[in-house]
Amino acid sequence: TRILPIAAADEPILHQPARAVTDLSDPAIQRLLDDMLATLQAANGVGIAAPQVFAPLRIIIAASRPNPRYPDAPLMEPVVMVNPQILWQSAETCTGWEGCLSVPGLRSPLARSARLRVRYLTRRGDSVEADYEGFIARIIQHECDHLDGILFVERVE
Ligand SMILES: O=C(NO)N[C@@H](Cc1ccccc1)C(=O)O
Ligand SMILES: [Zn+2]
Repeated sequence: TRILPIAAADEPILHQPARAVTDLSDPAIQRLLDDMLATLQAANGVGIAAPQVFAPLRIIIAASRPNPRYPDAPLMEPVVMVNPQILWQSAETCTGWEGCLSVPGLRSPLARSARLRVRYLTRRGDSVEADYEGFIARIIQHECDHLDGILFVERVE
């Protein structure tokens, strides 16, 4: 397992859409998942998207936990989502602080849907549909934006 370099905001890869994963059994993909998790934890992050580690693939990890960067983040088991699709998101929004490992030192309040339903593949290839709300729903929206080449700073009014 390696801690990978994290792309800064000016890197082109962060401004282009990522491609769907077609072969989850590829050992390189499984290794990438492990490396993304190690990289996320080393950075005290609560989420990460594959383009941030220069992999143009539709993979995100949401891993909210209280840490120095987000002391009141809820604790959750890290969830790897391959080819995530937001099936539904509430019109109701809530505003909260966001940061990005690719935009160090900048935080901004941002409105996001309060609740969402997402379909994704687990790292073992099982299809799952799950509902999320609050800070974890925020993380998932932030990470899914990365898969479409969108940074949170582009959404700040
Ligand atoms: O850069 C990333 N993810 O892409 N990591 C962010 C994730 C995040 C998302 C939304 C709100 C707060 C934090 C982080 O600071 O750990
Ligand atoms: Zn980010």
